[in-house]
Amino acid sequence: MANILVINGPNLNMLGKREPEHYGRQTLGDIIEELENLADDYEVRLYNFQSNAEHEIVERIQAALNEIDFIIINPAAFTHTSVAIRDALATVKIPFIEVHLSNIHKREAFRTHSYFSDLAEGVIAGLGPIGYQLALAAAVEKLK
Ligand SMILES: O=C(O)[C@]1(O)C[C@H](CCCOc2ccccc2)[C@@H](O)[C@H](O)C1
Repeated sequence: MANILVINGPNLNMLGKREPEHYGRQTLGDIIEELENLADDYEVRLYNFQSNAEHEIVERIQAALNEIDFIIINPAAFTHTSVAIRDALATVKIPFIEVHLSNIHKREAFRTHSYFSDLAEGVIAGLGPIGYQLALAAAVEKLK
């Protein structure tokens, strides 16, 4: 059975509480619950990790080596800053899809650059929570 890890970066634990205009009204728990139900349907194991700390995300990615088959990651603000998380993903060589709730290319200029997109299997941005579900469907397809 395939193991898929979902990683969410800083402040995404605040989803549903602030900035609904950018990120909608679903909480991160709501999003993960929907993914877990989908994972059961796809017969894959889903692991969920959220942290506001860069080093914790780096260490979770390192720990995924030899355990995880695919990563779905919303790096949040680290999208635009973190060479450390980029390097961790490049080192473990686990395929991943980058997800953003908002369309980062329709927002402030600093959000248009990602340290991850060129390494990703694909990028989904601007579709809200369904972006995670689409990423899970794509991951399952790629693992067949
Ligand atoms: O659109 C996305 O998913 C982002 O990754 C979200 C990040 C922000 C996550 C913070 O989310 C919050 C949610 C509710 C309240 C405050 C922040 C942002 O820095 C990226 O540019 C795009």
